[in-house]
Amino acid sequence: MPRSDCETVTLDAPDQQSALHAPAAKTARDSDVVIRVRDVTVAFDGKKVLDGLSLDVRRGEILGFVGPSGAGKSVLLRTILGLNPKQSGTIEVFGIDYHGASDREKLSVERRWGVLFQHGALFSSLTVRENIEVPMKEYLDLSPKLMGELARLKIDLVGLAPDAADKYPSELSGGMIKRAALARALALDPEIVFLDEPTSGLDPIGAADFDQLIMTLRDTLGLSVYMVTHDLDSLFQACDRIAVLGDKKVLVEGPLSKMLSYDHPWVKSYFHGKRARTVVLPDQDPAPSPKKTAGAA
Ligand SMILES: Nc1ncnc2c1ncn2[C@@H]1O[C@H](COP(=O)(O)OP(=O)(O)OP(=O)(O)O)[C@@H](O)[C@H]1O
Repeated sequence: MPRSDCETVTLDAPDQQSALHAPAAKTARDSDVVIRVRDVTVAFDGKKVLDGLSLDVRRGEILGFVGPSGAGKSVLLRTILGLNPKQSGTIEVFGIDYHGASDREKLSVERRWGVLFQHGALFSSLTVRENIEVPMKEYLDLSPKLMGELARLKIDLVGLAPDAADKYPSELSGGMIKRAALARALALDPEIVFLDEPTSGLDPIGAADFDQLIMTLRDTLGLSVYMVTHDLDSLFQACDRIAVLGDKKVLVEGPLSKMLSYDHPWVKSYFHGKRARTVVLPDQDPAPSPKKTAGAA
């Protein structure tokens, strides 16, 4: 059940409110843009899923990417990662046209990003530590001892207990699997992480904890985060900006305040619907209810 369906959330920390409801940020400078997607069209068997889509992901921000089911959110993510071909348009990652890049350039880009796929996608026959070491073995030339030490640091960074290192995915809870998968995504100290529905399947507290972890990583590591999500609480609490996919392109992108005033049927029903109304907005009278702070246990 989505968190918004089962609890009321108050956003009453001043810093949260100002981050979420600040006027649209100034146009990003080139050096602030980590991912630049321009006029991208992707089709399968002649049927367009994305048509002339443009989007920026800025350094140090958590961008929430939303849209109706089947709209093409995963297709865009996979296309940015070079896992889907595109028919036209350009995608620059760290200023490099990844699709047109040489193998060497691709390798240099891949070392600077981390990916958490929807269901964690851990190797079931490997322990958590061994899973985290997979990208290290692929991209770095380190001794087994150093890789083990780095893996344990990542395990600590994502809030898993040290004994998780030697556990297999089948021995972990859903929340632990997400954290282990995040630890693997962080294995190479990336500048950006791509998260595909990171809180899906988590209980409300586990999901709030995960959001808090992502915010902490943004603040402490300066990480940029591209998060595909259906989770309204993540959008309201964790995201600096939101982009909405619809009609095969980005309909609107900006802070939450922009989403709330945007006149499009899906955007209106999503951000003003019954589920959204259970997330109390600062300009509404909060109903007397238990307060929730992200990360509270
Ligand atoms: N490799 C593929 N070949 C053919 N069609 C595909 C392929 N990948 C995706 N599609 C189609 O593209 C469309 C968008 O799918 P996508 O998974 O990106 O949606 P989504 O917005 O992520 O949906 P959800 O929120 O339900 O996960 C769907 O109609 C899907 O069937």
